[in-house]
Amino acid sequence: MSEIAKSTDFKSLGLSKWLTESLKAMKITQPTAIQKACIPKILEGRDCIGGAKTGSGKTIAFAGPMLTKWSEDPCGMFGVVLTPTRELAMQIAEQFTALGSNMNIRVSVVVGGESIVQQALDLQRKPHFIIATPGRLAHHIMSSGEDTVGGLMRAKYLVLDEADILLTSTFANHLATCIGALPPKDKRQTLLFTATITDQVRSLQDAPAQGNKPPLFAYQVESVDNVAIPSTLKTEYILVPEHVKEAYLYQLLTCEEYVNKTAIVFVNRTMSAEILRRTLKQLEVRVASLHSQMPQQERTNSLHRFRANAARVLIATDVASRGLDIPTVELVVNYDIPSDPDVFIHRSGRTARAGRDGDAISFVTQRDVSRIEAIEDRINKKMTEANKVHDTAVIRKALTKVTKAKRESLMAMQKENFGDRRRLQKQKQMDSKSMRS
Ligand SMILES: Nc1ncnc2c1ncn2[C@@H]1O[C@H](COP(=O)(O)OP(=O)(O)OP(=O)(O)O)[C@@H](O)[C@H]1O
Repeated sequence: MSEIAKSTDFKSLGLSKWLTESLKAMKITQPTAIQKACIPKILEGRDCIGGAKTGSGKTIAFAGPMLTKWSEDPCGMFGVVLTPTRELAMQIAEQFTALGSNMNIRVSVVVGGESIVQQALDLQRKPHFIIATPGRLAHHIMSSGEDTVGGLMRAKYLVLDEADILLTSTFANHLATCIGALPPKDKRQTLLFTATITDQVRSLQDAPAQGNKPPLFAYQVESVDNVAIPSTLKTEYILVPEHVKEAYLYQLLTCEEYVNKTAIVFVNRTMSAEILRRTLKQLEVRVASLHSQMPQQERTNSLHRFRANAARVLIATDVASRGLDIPTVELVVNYDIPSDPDVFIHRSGRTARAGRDGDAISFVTQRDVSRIEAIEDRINKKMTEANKVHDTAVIRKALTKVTKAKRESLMAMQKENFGDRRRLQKQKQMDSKSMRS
């Protein structure tokens, strides 16, 4: 990967031998810039704010030193990692488990949508690491009465992965509960990581920290090239009339360049994700979806199918925009443009990871122009127009079958009472109108 520092290896950064061997078995031998910047300082005992582009190896930047220190005295609770989404927590837990498997590591995943009883039992077994979403961990803390959950009071590390979003008001109460159950700041190390450092994260640099030293601030975006997305990520747009977006998407996913490629399509609403999934399925695209209205078991199965390439296309809301590491993804489609440019950075960062190439294509309707401008300002790069779907005759031909598939999907959803009936009815009426016009 481009950010790899050639002359340094993980051992010289201070990671223990067993861990460098585990990393080597995963073909990870040369640290990236963020790993090089953070690992020695975290090992020294410093707090750390780590900002680096998507896919640049931030997970190992915090997991490496934590696992090294843990292995010096591997008993009882050692560290807590908080993340905003369940799937990301599961992924990080898998990484800790894989890296520490030779050392009999015990990792508990504490996320919403899974059995509370099972998690409580798991926590009683005194894990070494807890990887959690704040809401569910707060639930366990609040319902545990006098007992400390999983030995949290002895934790030596707290990591906020995707720190910028964890520090927003959405998570404030739960985060406060989780932090309240941990040792005070001067008795633990606090590590914050994200690809999008916000002023709120930056301001923590000035907060008094352990030993009165400010946290190390390793921000690898500005220092490298001022562009907030990986250099291997190609960002393009397609101008799309609102009422034919589905037909454009179908054309794009089945065009010569992308027909065999793995893609994530991001939408802004759950309803759109469900409609698109059903429509593309009718059109025989191997598709799965991921959104917050799905039961957790379905969410897990969907992601599993996608990771295993049983589904080639994942239709997702922003539950999938942060942290997910699926190296085979070569295309991200922003089917709806997010209002927050940082969301664009995270979504698009699901491809072009670890030095690989990837394309992010945004569907731009008349209403999205100002959003695209804000994104271009934020990433400090202009998007180019994609010429993949341009033949109007082809689109018109696709439109007939796509509209039919969508209508059938909407009818099925109505029958199953999916979501809000009224909205579905309105959508159906709008579609018949656009068919007639
Ligand atoms: N030094 C390295 N050399 C090669 N590959 C690496 C290295 N470090 C990490 N990776 C791999 O790079 C990929 C991306 O790493 P990771 O998921 O930690 O990225 P990230 O910076 O946390 O991204 P995001 O901001 O999207 O969460 C992973 O598949 C990881 O195994």
